[in-house]
Amino acid sequence: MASQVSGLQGTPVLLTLHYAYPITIFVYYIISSGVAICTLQTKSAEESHGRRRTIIWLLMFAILTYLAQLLNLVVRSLIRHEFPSEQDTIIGLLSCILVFGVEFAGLSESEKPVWYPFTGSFALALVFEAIMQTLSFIVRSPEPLTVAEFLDLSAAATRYLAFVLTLIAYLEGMYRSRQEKSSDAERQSLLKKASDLAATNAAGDQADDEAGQNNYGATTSDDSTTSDESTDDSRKSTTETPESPWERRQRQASEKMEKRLKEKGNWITYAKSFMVFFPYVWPVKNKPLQTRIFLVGCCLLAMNFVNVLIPRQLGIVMDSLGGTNGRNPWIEVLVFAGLKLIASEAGLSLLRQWLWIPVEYYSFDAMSTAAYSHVLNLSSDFHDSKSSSDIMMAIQSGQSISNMLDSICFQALPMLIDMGVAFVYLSITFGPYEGFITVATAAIFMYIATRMISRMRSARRSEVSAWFEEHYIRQAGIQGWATVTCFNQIGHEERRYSAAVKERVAKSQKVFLGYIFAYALQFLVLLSGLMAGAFLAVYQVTHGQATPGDFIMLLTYWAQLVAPLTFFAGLGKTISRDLIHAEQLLEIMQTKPTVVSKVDAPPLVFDGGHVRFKNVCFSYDKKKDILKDVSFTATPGKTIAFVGATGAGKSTILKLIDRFYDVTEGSIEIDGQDIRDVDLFSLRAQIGVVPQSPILFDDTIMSNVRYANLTATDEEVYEACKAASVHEQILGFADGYQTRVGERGIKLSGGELQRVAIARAILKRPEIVLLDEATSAVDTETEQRIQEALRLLCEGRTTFIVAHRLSTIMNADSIIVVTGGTLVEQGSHEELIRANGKYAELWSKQVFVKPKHKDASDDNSVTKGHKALGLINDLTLERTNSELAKVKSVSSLRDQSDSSTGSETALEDGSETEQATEHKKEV
Ligand SMILES: Nc1ncnc2c1ncn2[C@@H]1O[C@H](COP(=O)(O)OP(=O)(O)OP(=O)(O)O)[C@@H](O)[C@H]1O
Repeated sequence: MASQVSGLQGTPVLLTLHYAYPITIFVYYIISSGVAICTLQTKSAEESHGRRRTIIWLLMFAILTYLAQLLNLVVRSLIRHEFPSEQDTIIGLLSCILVFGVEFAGLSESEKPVWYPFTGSFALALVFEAIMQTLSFIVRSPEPLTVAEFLDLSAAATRYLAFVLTLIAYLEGMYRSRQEKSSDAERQSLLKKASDLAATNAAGDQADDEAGQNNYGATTSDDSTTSDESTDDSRKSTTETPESPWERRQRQASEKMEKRLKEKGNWITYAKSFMVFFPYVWPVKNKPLQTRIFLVGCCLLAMNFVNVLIPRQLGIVMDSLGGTNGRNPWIEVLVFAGLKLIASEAGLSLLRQWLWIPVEYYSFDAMSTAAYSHVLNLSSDFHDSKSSSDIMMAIQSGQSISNMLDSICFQALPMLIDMGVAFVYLSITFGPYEGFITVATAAIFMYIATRMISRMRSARRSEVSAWFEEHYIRQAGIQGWATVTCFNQIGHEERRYSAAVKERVAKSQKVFLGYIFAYALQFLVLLSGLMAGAFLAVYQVTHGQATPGDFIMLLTYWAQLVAPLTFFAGLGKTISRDLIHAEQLLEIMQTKPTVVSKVDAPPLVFDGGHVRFKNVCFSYDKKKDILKDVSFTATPGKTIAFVGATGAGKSTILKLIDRFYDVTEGSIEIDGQDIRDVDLFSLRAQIGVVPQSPILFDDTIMSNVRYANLTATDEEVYEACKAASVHEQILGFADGYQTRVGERGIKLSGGELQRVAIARAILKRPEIVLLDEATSAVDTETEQRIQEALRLLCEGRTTFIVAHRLSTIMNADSIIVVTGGTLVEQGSHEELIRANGKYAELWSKQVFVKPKHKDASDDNSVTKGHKALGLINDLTLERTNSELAKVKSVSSLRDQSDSSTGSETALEDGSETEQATEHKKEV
């Protein structure tokens, strides 16, 4: 941009070039940076360029040459005592300073920038400068150069040189780093010996570990998606302060987002994955709602229009009052009032919200219902692996998707239009200078505001951590009040809490002060812009180029621009926070249930309840086998009891019958139908489950029992409860069947809870019963009642019991002994005792150690044994004696065979024999 002082301003091509030059550079820079961000190149830029600093200095020098040209122009105008007439030149120079200033800031802030937005701009600058120089020489008069022209030309030439050097420095730096890389590679392959390699690997592993432990900053920062430098900031501070649970959650969510972003490769594909939510935010099949959305769009455009009209009308009112435009002030004020009304909360805003509310609620309704339903339909593996609070938080985060759309559609887009219109309108009314001042002020304001937000991040984070710390200390003190009081630590807790509050207050103050200063600085920038604009307007009004009304219009317009600017400054942060929240829901919505009915699967045709396990293998995590080649058959109406040590896989077998999980290998058949081939709901409709620790809803007993069959009458519920021997007890409660049971049934005793659960199962009238018998100790009478209830429930139904009571085990038609996921024995009690295998071993241990009538307090050692095996000896003394008699005969048989086979087995069973002998004596 040279020779502008040589009187060539009238050349239309040059005039256009003066404007086109900075605009082209700016558009190129914005688009190429956008592409770099969208395709994640900003994240993968791994090396810093060796000549970055040199390039920054050269760029600064280039900016100074624009400034020098500008000064040259101003000084020349001052000498001539006239207002500079080369408007296009001045605007061009100022715009170049602004555009390259933005690039300068970008380059200075990023250690590892993506280079092509910068180098491309420099190359474009060289092309523009060359064309403009050539053109200006062609059209200039052949007179000798004046001093001003000479200075101007020198500045332009020096800048040209600076841009050339910038590109050379860039290329040289690239070449050098390539050279270094290749020589590094050569050196490494030559120098590294096996021992060095081992050492390096170990060090690398350690470094990786450390990085893994401290990788918070790399992924957590809210703005990490847009600024490399900011991630460094957060990394630094993470090493200083321990992570709070809140931070951990945020970090994990953010890590997930980063991971998926990397997988997707760019922001566009990443954003596309959010299309799953489209049917919930856009009323696909609802025409009236779609019409409303269209009308909301019209309202927004109308609002943009009114936003221009209001300042303009105020200007007209002012001019009509001053008599400069010959209009009737009364009418103009009325028009102004009308426009204000339209723009107010009682006008377009009201209409827009009235139109929008049903759409918003549609979205809220559709999103929450879909998320909840999706979660309920997911399989056991998902629910087992997630904490319920995480799932609930994720469902709630559906709101952030609506928020994000709200921010973009109803705030960002209209504000962008407002700002564009402001720029054009002010440029037309007051000339390009005013337009430039508006744009420059907006750019500087945005830059400062985003920098401030990013700088405040670590202060805000430690404030939130302090909030949580305070909360935890308070909660621990109140929840553990009894412990605090017992240990006489009230003073200690008071001091701890007071210190936490002080810490939090100090941090809050720091953040608050930070905000106050940040706002002050932002408004100073705005004020400077306003002042510059106002001075220019005053100049034009005093020179008759504009009216006082125009001046008022300018002031009003400026006031209107403050809100959009502040909003835009925080937009990136808001959107990235909403994205992180939405990501949690997205992850859930993308999870597919692993156990589902096949398409058009027929319902289960029940025919007696013949259940068959065929070579079933199962693993929860595909790593550890839980069941190995399990095969057995259950005859209709019979009871199968599973016994075995804890963790053997008994409950897992029950879960497979109910299809909470699918077998990994083999199959399970009910009446000849593979349970994977029948409709899942028809399968579960035939199965009644009484879990070991039944969970009731925080509702009345009536509702809890009726949950098994929502259409059951009160009478049917009473019958079920009578069958479960709990009816009388329920009637004894203050509110009878309307008694609320508390969260998870906390207000009921263990025995009551279990019988209510049995009643619930009875009401379902299942064909197959799955029972995880409780091991919890209940009094003898309750236990008998439970047994009776269970007997009624299981009568005539194929029943599978994870048995813990000896009486249940012995009464079962068939007993299966499970050890380490395999079936080791199967048969009736008598058969298994006679077989004298694992079952006889397990059983005899129990029957010897704790006959039912015995006082539990006198044999603690025995109770330990119980827990390991999960069995309870609930036999009566007479039954114990008679069973012992059988065992005695088996033992004597075994003794005989032992003595004949040698001493090995005797040694193995030594402890058991000792124990048995002791108890035999006792009995
Ligand atoms: N949801 C799960 N995910 C992963 N592993 C599991 C899961 N549930 C159980 N396991 C593992 O499977 C194995 C068998 O568990 P299972 O509950 O079937 O044992 P069990 O014989 O019923 O024991 P207990 O009598 O103590 O209830 C155990 O090692 C357990 O840790």
